[in-house]
Parts: sequence; C-alpha cells; structure tokens
Amino acid sequence: MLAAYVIASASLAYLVKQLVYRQSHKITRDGKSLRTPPGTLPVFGNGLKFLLLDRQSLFDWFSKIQNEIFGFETYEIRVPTLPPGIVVSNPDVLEFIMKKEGSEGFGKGPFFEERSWHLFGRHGIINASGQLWKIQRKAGNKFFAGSHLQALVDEVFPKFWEKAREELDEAAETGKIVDMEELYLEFTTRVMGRVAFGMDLSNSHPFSAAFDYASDLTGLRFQNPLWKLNYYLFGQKFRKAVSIVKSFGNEIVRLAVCRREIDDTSIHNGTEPTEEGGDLVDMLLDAVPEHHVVADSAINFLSAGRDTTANSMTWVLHLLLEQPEFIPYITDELPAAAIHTYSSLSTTLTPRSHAVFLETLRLYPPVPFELKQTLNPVGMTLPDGTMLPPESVVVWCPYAYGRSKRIWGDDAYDFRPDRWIERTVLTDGIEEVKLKVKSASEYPVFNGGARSCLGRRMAEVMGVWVLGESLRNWEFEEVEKIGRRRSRNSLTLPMDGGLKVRVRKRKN
Ligand code: HEM
Repeated sequence: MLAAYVIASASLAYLVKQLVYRQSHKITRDGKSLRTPPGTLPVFGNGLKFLLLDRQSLFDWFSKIQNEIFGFETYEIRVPTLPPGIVVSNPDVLEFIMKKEGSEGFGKGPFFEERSWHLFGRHGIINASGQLWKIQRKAGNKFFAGSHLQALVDEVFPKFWEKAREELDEAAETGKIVDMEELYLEFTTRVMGRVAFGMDLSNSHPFSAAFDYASDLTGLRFQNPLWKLNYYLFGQKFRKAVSIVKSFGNEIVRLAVCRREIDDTSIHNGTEPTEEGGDLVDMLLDAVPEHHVVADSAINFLSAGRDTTANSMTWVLHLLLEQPEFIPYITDELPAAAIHTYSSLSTTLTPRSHAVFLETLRLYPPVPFELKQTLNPVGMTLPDGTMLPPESVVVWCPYAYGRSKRIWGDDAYDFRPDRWIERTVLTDGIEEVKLKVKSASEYPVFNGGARSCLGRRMAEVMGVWVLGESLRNWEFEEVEKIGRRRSRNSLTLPMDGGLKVRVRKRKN
C-alpha cells in the first residue's frame, strides 16, 4: 500500500514537473505553437495513442496523417513525462538535422540513450559520442573497405549458404514448409559471427533469443512513457535477457583475445597462426584498449547487421511473391550458372536487382523510426522556422517517409522498382539501364550525415546475392496468402509470423 502511494506520488510530481517545464520550453514557429495531430488531448497529448497502439499501427498512423494533413509541415507531438517533440517530414529540414550532428546541434541525447543503454551499453558505436565513437567508426570503415567485402562475397557467402541450400533442396523434395525469415536470419547470423567475430554463431544460440526478447522490449520503451516503472516492477525477464547478451559480448572478446595470444605465440615460434580471425573484433581490439568497450561495440555491430539484413531479404521475397512480374529483374540479371562474385554485383552491372532491393526498403525500412535530441544548450532553429528549445526530441519515421506522396508521387504505396531505374537509348539503339541515386534526406533508410549506416554496401551486396541464389534455384509459394504482411513489435522490422513458404526446384 505504502509502495503504491510512493509510486503514485512520485509519478504525479514528475508529471507536474514536466508540464511546468513544457510551459517554459515551448516549440514555436512564427511566434505560434505548432499544429498537433487530430485527437491530441489537453493533458495526455498523444500519450494514449503511443501507449495503446502497436508499432506497426503507429507507423501507419504517421504515414496517414503525413499524407492527409501535414505534407511537409513539421508538427508537434505531445506525450506527458517526455520532453517536447516534433515530427519532421520535409527532406530539406531532415538534411539540416543530419548535417548538424554533434554537441552544437543534434545527437542521440538522453532520451534515446536512457532507453537503449541496457541493451546496447554506453560505450558501443550506437550510443558512444566524441572520440570513443570516432575510433569505432574508423575501425568499422576499415573493416567495410572493398577488399573485405570482396572476400565476404567470394568466400564466406557461398560457404554459409550451403546449409540454406540443403534445407531448401530437402523442402523441395519432401514438401516441408520453410520459414524464410528464419532461414535468412540464420545466414546473416552466421556471416556476421564469422566475419566480424571469428565465431561459429547460429541463430539457435541462447544469445539470439535473449537479444530478440530484449530488442522487442527496448523498441516498446520508445512508445511507453511508463517504461521505467515497468522495468523496475516487472523487468526480471528483461534483466536476465540483457545479462545473457552482455555475457555473450564478453565471450566474443575473450575468445578474440585468446586467439590473438595463440597467433602471437605461433608467429614467435615460427608456426602457422590460427586459420580464421574475426577481422572486426581484431580491429576494435587494436583501436580500443578497454575490453568492456569492445564487448559493447561487438554487440552493437552484430545487432546492426544481423536483423536488418535478414528483415530486408524477407520483405523482398514477400513483395516478389505478391508481384512475380518483377522476379525476372533478379533472375535475368544474375544468370543461372554463374557464381556471383563481388565485382559482378556492382550497381552498374545489376541495376534492376538493386532497384528491387531499394524499393522494398523504401516500403519496409528495417530501421523504421528514428529520433534525435537537440543538444545545443540554447536550442536550434530549423530551416522552416521551427524554434526548438534545448532537449527537444526530433522524430522522423522512415516508414512514413517511404510512403510520402509529396516525395514519391501518388503511387507511393505501390511496389514499383522502376522508379529507381533510368533508361537511356544510346546512339546504337541499345538501351542503357542505370540505378537512380536518392539523397539520404529523401530516402533516410540508411540514415545520413556523420552517423550514416556503416554497413550499407555490405547489406546491399548480401541482399542481392542471397536473392539471386534463392530465386534462380527455387520457386516459392507463400503458405498463407493474406495480402501485404505486417511487422511485429521490435527495434527493427521483422515480419509478424515469419514468411512460411512451400518450395519447388526451379527449372532453368
Ligand atoms: C538493410 C540493412 C541495413 C539498414 C536498413 C541499416 C540502417 C541503418 C540506420 C538507419 C542507421 C542509423 C541508426 C541510428 O540512428 O543510430 C544505421 C547505423 C549503423 N549501421 Fe546499418 N543498416 C543496415 C545494415 C547494416 C549492416 C549489414 C551493418 C554491418 C555491421 C550495419 C552497421 C551499422 C553501424 C555500425 C551503424 C552505426 C553507425 C554510427 O553510429 O556511426 N548496418 N544503419
């Protein structure tokens, strides 16, 4: 009883403090308050909507009000207990925000950090800032340079695809149903485990289930103003999951350190060093002396690369099964007999396959929701005149951006890979097909500015390679044809219920 009284009083005091803070820290444009979405309530603001809607419904709501009401206008969202917030839909405004990354402009800020620290830690690339972030970014850049990607495509992909190939062949013979989301996740997990950390990692490892659980709950924290209360009162399972994730990060580092010691001894004795090293973890260990920082960083890189790429492959396959007229975009470009090498997967040689991949991510961005906070102590003024007090939360929703009719036209909700393709008829009558380039502020799927995605090229190459392998060897049929699928609550955009298919061997 006493505990309930203390919690209720503390919550009330916090609410009053936030309301007073809001009165003195108003967001304005031309001296007036910004418009708010329909249904915004006097005290609760949009809090109930955030609390009650699942993430997919929230993304649909953002898309709808952007197209039907606000267009490019920056509007305000209000959630009691949270700092004042705006939603940005105008590419010019977003470009400004992306360019102003840093302590004088915008950054992750306490709003994002507080909610994600448990899972991602404070020191990994996702939450780090300043020098610590720069060192990890540099190590990542080195790792994703061309030569590593080439080795990845030419040597590592075929090796790890072998298990998927066997499973699909067996399913084609026996009629077994395959969940393609799981199959792709197993592939991306093994690739990331080997290349980044020198480990044999499978999706059946307890880390994966723990990470997925913690990631789902972390995603919901961004919607739930009472998440802290939830964490302290009912967070036991979450804490357990996070401790499994952390132990796994420490294990990655421990194994890498052991491997380096063995290699040092081998070189000293004139014998062969160990066969395979985890390139990324080695680069991080070279750059950062503190092992707990490397452990955070390793988990950050793994989570940034594993789910996002598996999500994207699953959505591509789903959209192609819905609109099979686009399957030849991939099968014609990636001829049946060839083993795709890194150099054969450039955007110049495979523009249509890349168009399919980018078009899918426009509609189903694996990072569907982004936010920053105003770090500048005197606040910031946006190019459209919106004046933000310090600590304001700035939100943009790549899911809604991809459906913006102002950016993509009236057919924004349609899957149409051709919007990425530029065709020119050359003097000799041959048609040249090129991939169109979109700016990060129109297509914020991989973020932009200083913190743009480090793994974009790897994701694109992996996506095109896997889809080529899948579609030129097998035909797929969704078990339940229920139209466009929905995502489930998570930090990324997994498909609700997975993608279950029947498989047939393709006749070439
Ligand atoms: C389709 C797949 C992918 C998508 C859509 C994607 C998208 C993004 C986005 C939106 C961000 C910014 C997140 C933020 O605001 O902090 C980001 C950051 C990042 N991504 Fe990706 N990503 C993908 C694949 C990958 C892969 C394969 C890797 C490889 C490990 C990777 C590594 C990273 C890293 C390290 C960062 C943090 C960069 C920094 O803060 O400096 N991503 N990604």
